Formats: sequence, C-alpha cells, structure tokens
Amino acid sequence: MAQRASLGAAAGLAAVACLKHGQSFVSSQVPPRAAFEETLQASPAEAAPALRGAAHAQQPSPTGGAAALAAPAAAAAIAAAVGSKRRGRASKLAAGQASCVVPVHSRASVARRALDQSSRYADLSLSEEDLIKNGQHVLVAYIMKPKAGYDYLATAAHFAAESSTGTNVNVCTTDDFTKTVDALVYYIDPENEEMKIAYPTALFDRNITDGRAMMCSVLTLSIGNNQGMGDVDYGKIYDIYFPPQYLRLFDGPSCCVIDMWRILGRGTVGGGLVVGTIIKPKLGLQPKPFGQACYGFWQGGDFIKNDEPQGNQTFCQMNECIPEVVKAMRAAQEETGQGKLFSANITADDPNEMIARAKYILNQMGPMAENCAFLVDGYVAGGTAVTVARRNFPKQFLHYHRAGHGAVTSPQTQRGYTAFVHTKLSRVIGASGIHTGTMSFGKMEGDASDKNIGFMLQDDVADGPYYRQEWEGMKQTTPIISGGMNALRLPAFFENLGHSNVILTAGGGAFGHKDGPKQGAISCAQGEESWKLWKAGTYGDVSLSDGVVDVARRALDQSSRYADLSLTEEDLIKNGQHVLVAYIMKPKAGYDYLATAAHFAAESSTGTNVNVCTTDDFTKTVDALVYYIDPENEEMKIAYPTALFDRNITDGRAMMCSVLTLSIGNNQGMGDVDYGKIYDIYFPPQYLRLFDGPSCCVIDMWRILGRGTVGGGLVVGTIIKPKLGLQPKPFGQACYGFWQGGDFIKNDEPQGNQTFCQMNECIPEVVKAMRAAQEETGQGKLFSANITADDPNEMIARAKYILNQMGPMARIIAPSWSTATWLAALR
Ligand SMILES: O=C(COP(=O)(O)O)[C@H](O)[C@H](O)COP(=O)(O)O
Ligand SMILES: [Mg+2]
Repeated sequence: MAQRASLGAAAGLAAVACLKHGQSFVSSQVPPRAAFEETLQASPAEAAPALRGAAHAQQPSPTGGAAALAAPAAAAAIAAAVGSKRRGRASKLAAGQASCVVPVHSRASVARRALDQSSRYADLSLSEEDLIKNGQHVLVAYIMKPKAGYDYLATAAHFAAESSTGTNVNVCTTDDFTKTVDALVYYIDPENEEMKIAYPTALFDRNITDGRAMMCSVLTLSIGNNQGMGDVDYGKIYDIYFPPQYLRLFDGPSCCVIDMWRILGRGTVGGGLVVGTIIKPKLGLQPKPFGQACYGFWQGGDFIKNDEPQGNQTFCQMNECIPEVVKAMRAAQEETGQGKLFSANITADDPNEMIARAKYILNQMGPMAENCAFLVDGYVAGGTAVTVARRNFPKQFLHYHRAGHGAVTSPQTQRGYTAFVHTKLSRVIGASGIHTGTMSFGKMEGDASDKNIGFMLQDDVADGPYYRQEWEGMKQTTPIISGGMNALRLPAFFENLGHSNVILTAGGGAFGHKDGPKQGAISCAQGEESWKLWKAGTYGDVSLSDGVVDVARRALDQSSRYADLSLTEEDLIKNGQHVLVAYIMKPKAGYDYLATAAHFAAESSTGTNVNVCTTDDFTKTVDALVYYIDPENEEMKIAYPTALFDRNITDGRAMMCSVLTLSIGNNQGMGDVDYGKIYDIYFPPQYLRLFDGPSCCVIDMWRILGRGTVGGGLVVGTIIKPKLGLQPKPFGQACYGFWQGGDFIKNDEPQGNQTFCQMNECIPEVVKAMRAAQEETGQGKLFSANITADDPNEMIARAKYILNQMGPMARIIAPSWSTATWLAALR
C-alpha cells in the first residue's frame, strides 16, 4: 500500500513538473532524450521504477505531499463526472459499483487549467475575405461556450490547438514547420458565443492510393477531441466552407434526381416530384407480402425505398425478398408503361458484405439495374460505408439515410454539428440524395428555414448561415423529404421550398392511406399538382397549412401494442431472445410518457406514427416492447427481439450498424421526444456470439514486451506530438526519443498521409527508430499506425504498406481507427 502511495505521489509530481504554470517541461531546443532525463530529475526517487529503463539520481521534491494521489483523484473526478451526467441515478447502481468512487483531492485545477495559447492559435486580424481568396483554408463556424471562469479567446485558441497541431501544454517536438499549419481562430464574438477557425488544408489526411481527400480527416480535426475538452462547455459546428481547390479532391455525387427523371421518362430538366414511399411496416414483412407491398405502391407511384433497417433479417432474407421485388417491378412497369425505381439497403459493418449485397441485387435486377439505387445508413455506418457505395457503384443513385443523426444535430444538443452541416457534408462525399426531414411539415424535428439545406444541396452557389459556398459544377445531392409526410402536407412544404424538384418518401403517407398504397401514391402526386394549381390562383385565397401541421405532429397512442409492462427483465434475460436497452427519455411538453415511449419503440422496430395496412400477424411477433418506465426519473427500457437485426448475407453474422439504426436511429429526431439517450445495452449471449469481438488485446502486447501473459501491468505509451506538423525525420526522432524509456507509441488520431509527412517517408523513419530502440534497450517496442480513411481500399492499402515496411516486426503493429461519426454515434 505504501509502495502504491509513493508511486502515486511520483506520478502526481511528474504531472506537476510538466504542467506547472502551463510551461513545457523542457525547452524546445532540448532533444527528447535529454528532456526525459530532465523530467525525471525533477521527480522523487520512487518515480524510477514506474518509468521503465530509466535509472537516474533523484531528488525528493518538497511539493510531493501536496501532489500525492493526483492521478487517482483525477480518476475519481472522471467517475464523479460520469455519475453526475447520470443525474442522481446512482441509487440504481449495485452497491459494489458505487464503491469505486474515491474521494476527490485538490487536483482538477492543474489537470484542467489550459495554457493561454492565443498568441499562437488566434489571429483576429485575418480577414475572412482574404482567407477565402487565398483558398488554402477550410473555414468552420462554431457556437462555442467556455466553461465558467474560462476566458473566451484563450479557450478558443485551446480549441484550435487541440483541433490542429497542439495540445494543452507546449511540447518539445514542435518546430518551425509545425507552426505553419496551425489552425487559427480568426473571429470571436463571445456575447453571441460565435467562433470561427481557419484550418489549413494541409492539415488534412490524403489517400496514399490516389491523393484524394477524406471526410473522416476533416471531422477528426474539426469535431474530434474538441468535443470533450474540460474547459469547453459546448461547441457545435453551424457552417463549414471548403475552398474549391480542396473541395475538388472529394468525390462529390455521381448521380442525382436528374438520372431518376430520365428513367421515369421526364427528360432532364425540372422533372418535378419523384413520388416515393418506404416499405412499411419498417420491419416484420416476409418476402411475399414485401413484394406485394411494392407492387401495390408502384401502381400509382415511382420510387420505393427499403426502410433503413431492412436488409437480410432471418425472416426476410435477401435471396428470397429481392426476387419478389424484381417480379413486382417488372409487372408494374409492364402494366403502367412507366419506369419504376427501387432503393435497396446495402448498409453493413463489413465493406465486403456491402459489395456482396450490391452485386447480388444488380445481378437480380438484370437489365433493370439502372432502376436500382443503393441505400446506406450513412450516419450510423459512417462516411466509410458511404464511400464504399460511391466508389464501387458510381452508376447507382446513392441514397443516404441519416437515421441517428439527431443525436448530434438536434437543436436539443449543443455539441456536434447541425443538420445543415451534416447534409452539406453528404454532398461533398458523394451522396446522390439525402434525407432532409420535412422542414417542420411532418413528424420529425425541423424548421421551415431548413429550406437553406435544400439550396445548399442543389444549387451551384449557395449561402449557409455563415459562408457562401461555390460548388463549381459539383453535382447536386437531391433532398429526400420524409418523416410523416402525406398528400395533405405537401403543398405547404413546396410553397416553403419554392419548388418540387425533390424526392418524396412517404411511408405512413402511402401505406396508411385509407384506400391503400396505390391511392396513397396517387394522392401524393395530387399534392404536387394541387400546389401548382393553388399557385396559379385556381383556389383563390386559401391557406395551405391550416389544420395540417397539427395533425402531422399528433402521435397515435400505440401503447397497447408496443408496451407490455408485465414483462420481467429476469424472464427476458432468461429467454435470451432480446437485446435490452435502457434509455433516459423525456417526452416533449404535453405528451404522455407511456404513449411517447410506445411511439419510440414503434419507430425503433416495426411501426411508424400511423397504422399501416400492410402490418400482418407476423409483424407483431417482432415488435420492440417497452417493458419498464419510470417517468419521474425519465427511465425507459425497451426489449428488441434479436430477429429485428440485419445479418450478413456472406456469413450470417450480426452487424452493429443495424443495432444502432434501430436502437438509436430515427428515434433521435422524433417530434414528440425531447431527448432520449442510451445508458445501457444488454446483449443475450447467443446473439453476442454473432459479433466478431476482439482478436488481440493487451495480453499480446505483454507477450511482445516480454512480460508473459498474466498481469503484465501498464503499457507505457505516448502519442506523437505535435498532433500534426512534424515532417518525417523529426517524427522518427520523436519516436526514437520516447522508445528510449517507453513501450508504445500511437499516431495521434489525425496523423496519416499529410502532404508534408507522407506515409512512404514517415513509416520508414518509424521502422528505423523502432529497430534502433529495440536493439539499444533490448526490449520490444510497439507502434499503433493510423489507417483510417473514407475508402476501405485505402485502409487496406495503408495496412499492407505498413506491415510490409515493418517486415519481421509486423506483429507489433496496431492499426488505429478513428471514424468520428462512429464515435459520435456511440457517444
Ligand atoms: O421511415 C421514415 C419515415 O416514415 P414515415 O413516412 O412513415 O413517417 C424515414 O426513415 C424518416 O423519414 C427519416 O427521417 P428524416 O427524413 O428526418 O431523416
Ligand atoms: Mg425510415
């Protein structure tokens, strides 16, 4: 115990030595090895065993007592913070869990106090006009608020530092080059919480395979670690500007609504509304009724999409369902004499599965392949999944469904980015169409001013809330309007937008129509027609929206179907057929708790906001069920039958994106839900085993480090700093320096193949450093190389290149992966 306390004191002291007065722990001229020695000399003797391989004379420090337990105290503070986020729900914790919270000693101020870096990371004399004219920066406008007591400019500068080349302290490895790629705060308005940052485009990672840009790198910096900084209360992106030169390094869309118009025989200009639906029920149709539902709608409508969770569920496997769709399409085309369109969901965790699905579907479609779009759940599966579709199937319309986006875009959250930003990014990465909600005319969250989203997606020059974007000929991404839409709501929607050249997907609006889907489809086409007639003055002075919006938002009470409070958790767990999810959920003011919970479960499984004519007895066997509510503590628990979740066609295995699409998908933007957040999720063992789980862990590291396989203790690691801005040689030197005393180095999360530090020069330096350090210390060394990219082929190319360079040391490489959208989804 005494030994532990003294080590704790040492660690605390080391931290103080490094962070005191916000100074670097050494001057930047001192080489890393000497720097390390100097730090050690400032630490008490007990520090030596903790810092492997270093044996130097140590002097006891007079501040040792005060700094003691700094590290455990920090851990306690984190535990306390997590606890406080759960707002007093500690009573629900098992007694044993609560005991892990230890008393908080005075510490946080040292750990959290940020260096004022405004002299380096802010330049308020820069003009936006010049930045745009020079075309070398991505500009990002945030609403940002520092935590109480923090200075606005200093916090903004810390934000820019953490989002580019810095951290919360100065680091000895920073050189003159580094500073040339600093992100700079160029505007602040503390009163309105506005902050603008200019990111040099050189900061962003570029493919080794084709030199093109990747959105994950833009996100990793602009909305990465800055989302969890201790001195920032919140920071959310409201606009983002891409200089045209850099914009052109992204794929952009390859198809859009114009291709649909052509297939529908409407020419290529102003083809008007593509009348579409979503097969409802959302889940729970078997192949035959699924095909019948398609056939019914195509009697009157143009376009059908898989609802976003529909894929290869055990009860509706693709190899039975797609042939039914093809049959229905063929028949409908023959009978109506018109082209028909189908958007098939190919989302999966594994890109190979996505490609297998797409190929299978195109193959089944045969000569109708052009009539087939591919749907990707682009928020939960991330930009990588979108890129799989964009790059492997550029001839197919790429349908971006955004289920789950509300977790970061909702006006209820002050972090993340807005729906405007999310949809704008989708055009950059190549979506042909993306859901844009209904701009307040349907059931989901939204606002009439969201029509700006439509303009940014479709026009060649458009104004965002802060920036004017020139797209310079990049194709449009067509808005897909969806969420509680029906014929009655369309005219006011079009009037607000100013045109009807968009795609409609009305699920409940078609299958909830009292005369069935054919009439539902025809009524939507009439919605467009009647708006045109109204505009022409045919109906005189009549309001388009009176009495309509209210109906759109009022949810049906579905609690008799989607809630069963008599179910016990014990039995659900014993039966092993359900994934159980515990939420903190609050309905909007005026909504009943149980009814909203049931609507939440409906939207997350087999239902929507209205009853649909296609629901059958089988459907109800896979309903998600609310089995527990505690309105006072805002607690709700839902049991999801495992049969609801999509399974690979290639190997029958499970995929996490499907779990997320249902459990934290559209329910994140419902008009009657104030907020809903997952606090726990339980997987029954049978289903859990359908996931891959880890293949390696710290045990492998211990083995490589020569510590056996049990209780090998701390792997002492670092992150190469500066975060960005090191060129290959100094990068290798930084590695060499740390490996003199430590075990493990990771690429900082945005480091990849920046133009100033390309992989084919940097990795050889790392290999050289590793070889030397291993020889000199006689110990194994570990490196975690960042292989993140939008394109999985790029990821594989990186991994192969790195392994190849490592040669016999390949076993000690850990690929590191950081897709910001995934992290956001899981947050
Ligand atoms: O299934 C639906 C709508 O069904 P229905 O027509 O029955 O309401 C879509 O997934 C949501 O519109 C997505 O929302 P958004 O478009 O806002 O992303
Ligand atoms: Mg849907």
